[in-house]
Parts: sequence; structure tokens; C-alpha cells
Amino acid sequence: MDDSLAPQVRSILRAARERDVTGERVSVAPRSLAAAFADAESDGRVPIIAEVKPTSPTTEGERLDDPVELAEEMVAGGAAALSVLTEPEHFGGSVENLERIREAVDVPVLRKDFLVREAQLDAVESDVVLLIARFVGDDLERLHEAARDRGFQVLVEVHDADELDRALDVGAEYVGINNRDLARLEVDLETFERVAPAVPDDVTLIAESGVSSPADVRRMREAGADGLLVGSAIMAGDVTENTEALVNAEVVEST
Ligand SMILES: O=C(O)c1ccccc1NCC(=O)[C@H](O)[C@H](O)COP(=O)(O)O
Repeated sequence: MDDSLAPQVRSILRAARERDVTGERVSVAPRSLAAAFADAESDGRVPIIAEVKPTSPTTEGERLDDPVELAEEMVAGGAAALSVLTEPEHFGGSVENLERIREAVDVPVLRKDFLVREAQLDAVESDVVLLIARFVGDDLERLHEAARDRGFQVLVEVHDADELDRALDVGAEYVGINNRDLARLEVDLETFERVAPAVPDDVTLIAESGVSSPADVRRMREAGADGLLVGSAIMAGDVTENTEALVNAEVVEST
């Protein structure tokens, strides 16, 4: 176990390693995340992946609303795609939530979890899966290939230049730069600004974590984000209004 990780993150990783999965190998026909981003751009929406995140180690309390209703409200607010937590112990998520949400909406759905073993890919179908470079270590290439073989689009999450190099080495088409430091759990939007310039243009680049206002959205877009993944700021209060505010961050008010 990596001792530099925050205790909460070590606990997440321990739980991920212990989580058993049984089930058939999945084969998915994914909804294209790149096409969903292009659709959003073509009608003036910032491509936002809105996250159904009932709770987290850095959130007080838990949002107990029906996750399907929350997801539908996010789509009504203009979200290009959704991210659904399936991690049960620290985030209040479940694979059942993801299954129900994916059935209820038409947009691509990212499975947000802390996958460390190939069998865990088969727990549920989604359009995109997340692989966190720091968590999977030397298994990144093998897991990336295993996910692609099943039909998933893969979002490889990185936090620094070395992890970005590893993501590009395995041929990642979607890269997420996480502004949350997993060692201290602090969020700093400069992380994205520092790492993004080295990302090639043909990679779809996503800014993750810590985006809380339209000004933050504009800041990440100016630094090169094709899309943004936003959880806490959308989950706090009216999720449709919160999503709308971020999606319309680049709409210029006419006087
Ligand atoms: O969100 C947390 O508290 C957290 C703690 C430890 C590891 C991961 C964590 N979050 C996972 C995520 O990637 C975020 O849910 C996602 O990027 C959205 O972030 P935010 O918009 O800041 O809620």
C-alpha cells in the first residue's frame, strides 16, 4: 500500500482490493462520449459530466434522493454525460444505481469506481469506465486493454506529468486530470493548468474535481478542457439549476 496516500484513500483502496465480483464477462455497445461532447458544443453547452455522488470522504452527510431522479434532473439541466459512483463503502454508490440510471437516460454514463482487478470490470455495463493511474500502477496497460476488449471507453485519470506519460503510453483516448490530490485530499485547479499543456490535441481532455462555479468552468476551458467532471457543486441543492449554471458558463448575456 502506498503510504503517501491520505488515510481515507488508503481505506478506499483496501476496500476496492477486497471487493469480490462474480459474473459473466460483459460486452458493451457504448454511447459515444466524444459524440456527446460534440453535441453539447454544437448547441452552445459546455460539455459537463455531472456526477451522481451521494456522499464522499470529503462531504458532510449523504444525499438520499432517488439517484434516478437526480440523474434525470442533471440531464434536464443540460449535462452531456453522467458519472455514477458505484463504490458503496465511502461514496454511497452501487452498481444497481448505475444500471437503473443508464436505463433511464440516453446520455453516456461513466462508472465511477476504484477498479484494481480485471474481474471488477464485469460487475456492471456502462459506457465509460475509470482507471486511476495511481491506483492501478503497472497494471494500467493490461486493464486498459481488458476494458477496451469489453467495449468500454476508458477514462484514464492522472494527477501529474509522469502519470500523464503513462496514460499516453497505453494509448488513452480520454484523459482526466484530477485536481484532487489523493495524498492530501486538497483540491487545486492549478493542477489541471500545469499538466494539460502536454496533452495531445487528439486526446479528449477532462478536468476533474474542485469545479464549483461558472468562473471555474471558464478557467478550466481556457486551460484546454474539452469537458469537465463535476460532483459536489452539482449535488449541493437543486441539481438542475446547478447543472444549468455550469453548462451555460460560456453563454454571453446580451444586453
Ligand atoms: O470526492 C472525494 O471526497 C474523494 C475522496 C477521495 C478520493 C476520491 C474522491 N473523489 C472522487 C472524484 O473523482 C470526484 O468525485 C469527482 O472528480 C468529482 O469531484 P467534485 O466535483 O470535487 O465533487
